[in-house]
Amino acid sequence: MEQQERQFEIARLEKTLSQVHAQIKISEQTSESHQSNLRDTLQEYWKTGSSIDEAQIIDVMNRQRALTSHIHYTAEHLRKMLKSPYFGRVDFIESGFSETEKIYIGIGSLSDNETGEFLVYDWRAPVSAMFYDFGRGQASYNCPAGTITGVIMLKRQFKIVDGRIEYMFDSDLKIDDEILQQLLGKSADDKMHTIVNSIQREQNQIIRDQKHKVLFVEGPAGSGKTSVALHRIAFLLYQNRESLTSKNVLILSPNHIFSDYISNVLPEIGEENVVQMTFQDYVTLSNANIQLHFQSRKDYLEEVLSNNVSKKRAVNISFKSSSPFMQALIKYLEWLSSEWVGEYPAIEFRGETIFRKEEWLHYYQESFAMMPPSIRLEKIRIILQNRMRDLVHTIRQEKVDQITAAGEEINEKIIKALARIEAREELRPLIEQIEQLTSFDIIAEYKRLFADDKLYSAVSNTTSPTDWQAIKTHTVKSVSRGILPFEDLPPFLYFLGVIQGFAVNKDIKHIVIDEAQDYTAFHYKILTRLFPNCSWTIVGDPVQSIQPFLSTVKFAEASEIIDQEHTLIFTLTKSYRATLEIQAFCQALLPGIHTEVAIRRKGQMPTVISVKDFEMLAEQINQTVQVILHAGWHSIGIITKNAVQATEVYELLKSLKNITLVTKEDDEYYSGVIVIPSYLAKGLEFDAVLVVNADAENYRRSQDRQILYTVCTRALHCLYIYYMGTPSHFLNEIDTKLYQKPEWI
Ligand SMILES: Nc1ncnc2c1ncn2[C@@H]1O[C@H](COP(=O)(O)OP(=O)(O)OP(=O)(O)O)[C@@H](O)[C@H]1O
Repeated sequence: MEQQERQFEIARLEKTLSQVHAQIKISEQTSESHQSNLRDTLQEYWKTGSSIDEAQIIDVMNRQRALTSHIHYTAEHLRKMLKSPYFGRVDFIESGFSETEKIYIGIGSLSDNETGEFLVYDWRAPVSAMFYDFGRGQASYNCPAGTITGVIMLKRQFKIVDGRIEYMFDSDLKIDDEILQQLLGKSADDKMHTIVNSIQREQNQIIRDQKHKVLFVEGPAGSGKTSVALHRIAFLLYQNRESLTSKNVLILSPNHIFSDYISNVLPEIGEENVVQMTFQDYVTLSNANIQLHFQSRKDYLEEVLSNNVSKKRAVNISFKSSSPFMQALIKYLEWLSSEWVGEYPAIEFRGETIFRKEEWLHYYQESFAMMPPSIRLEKIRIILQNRMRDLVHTIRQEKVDQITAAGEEINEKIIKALARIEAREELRPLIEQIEQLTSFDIIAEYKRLFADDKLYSAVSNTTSPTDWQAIKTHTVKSVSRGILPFEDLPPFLYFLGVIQGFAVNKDIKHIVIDEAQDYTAFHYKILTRLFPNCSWTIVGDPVQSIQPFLSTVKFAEASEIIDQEHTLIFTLTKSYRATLEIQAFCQALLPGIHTEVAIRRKGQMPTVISVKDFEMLAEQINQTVQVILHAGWHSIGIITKNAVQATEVYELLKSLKNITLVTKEDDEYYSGVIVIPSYLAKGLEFDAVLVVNADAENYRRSQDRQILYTVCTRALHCLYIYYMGTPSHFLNEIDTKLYQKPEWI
């Protein structure tokens, strides 16, 4: 780059930074002046007492608080800009104009306080889209006024660190490989970071899509699905700032470790973090009012990821998450919601009808039809109780008269008490009948679907599945013992929600689901009921489903549940995370599925190591960890299939300094050297991954292939795989040119 250009950019940066400084100063002064005003108001309040009314002072303080937080936010943002005010420049000539506009793009916008000149455009501004979508030449962007076309004369990228240009270069077609090489070659020693200065064109399309209410993003491991979903949140918050705040956005994460891992991204781009929860949190909340022990996700995963899952259990998991079962349960619910009281008797007492048979249907199917069934029954109970009020009164009086007439008691208070007891006794069968008819025993009714063969065949269109007997006994036995198997949770919670009503949250306006490949149709059914006012971003990779036997739902089917008409299914094709060598190895684990490499980043070959016993395994891992740390990498994931194995391996490696065992879903995210089971490692990434126990027994079933693929794809720079005895046949299938073996093998 010519010296003159360099000088120009240095001067431009100085101009921008001096404006940032000036604005920080103004914001500090404003903050001080506001605080001093508030102090004065408070002092006056204390002095004069009653002359200012209390409501007024609270109002002033609230406004002051909002203002201070706004000023604080602006100052924070400006301080970030002081370090790196922009990362890109696009010179654009709009069609029909001759002037070239220099558009600088950064994490926030900045304009000159005096002249109003736009010094930096927020990366989310319409005009900034060109930076991600085009190289030099014809270009266009969409804005509220329509599509603006023109020509990009220059596209420049900067790395500005602590207010100094570290490097800059002009690029032609896409965000240059150099930047990506630099970014991806780094150590992942911290949590996930923003990719705002290197968003790729295909990713940008997803981030900025506003046409579709439901956006599904499918893509291979490392294709940036999580990154894109988070940047999309930032984009939507910016575009819809009048109607959308961080409180209106919810991320459904697979677990709390993952939530913690991604928690840096939004603040880095200057946005507040949004609400995060896991489906398990919803399960825990729901369990509070149900007399059943819900099996924990951890216990379930430990069982299915062990090497001895019973056939019964496998069949149950597969059936309970399947579409035929969902259809049957829906039919059963329809029947309960309409016909439930169809056979109910009239309620009679002493030969008189209190509640006619037709009235059950009238209230249940018509008057209260908009309410969930169990609420309808409660309403009917209130009607019955009201009707009984006069009856109770009459019977009590009758009893008082009888006792008085018998002449055995003369104390009025005692007569009334005796009359109440006698009346209650006479009314007991009636009260019990009403109680029983107007209560809904959720657990019993759910169990009935499995206990009653006739019922199941009536509600299912197909004949019972081949393994019906196994499914039936497993469910009835578990529920009778007071335990709800994990695979029954989504259908049961849907059942519960329809019968009792869902805890609808209308404040959530956008929901992001990550790792969506583990969701079943029931999950979507529940979520659409809980969050009815939502647009959706749903990201996942079907081949990274690590739950064996589960009938997960394809995105196309999920879209039918949410809103098929307004859905777009977008497929990312390139992967960014791993080196060429790791990528090729992982690809070989899944023959038939092709992933493009976004960037040709070279590294070391994956290493497959045979160890003869646990002692040797510990020794080998110890050595490898030292080599990796010595090479300058910081984050090392020692990944096992399940938590039992993780604990065993951790015990072997305890002597290693600073090693952490992570086995709980609500653990924090730890960088450094960690031992972690597969289901907690998914979604995360490490400089180096050490896969332990990749032997023939541990990775044997067809579903284990995906687990092995998922854990191997967590690696950015180095991958080591250990096995004892015979290697998994998935490893045997891989071309030996794609990995190395240590010399002693
Ligand atoms: N445009 C990009 N520029 C720089 N880095 C990127 C880009 N896109 C993705 N990455 C990086 O690639 C890695 C993988 O991204 P991310 O975790 O978002 O992918 P993913 O598709 O969700 O992965 P997985 O499905 O394997 O969990 C991250 O380190 C991310 O920062």
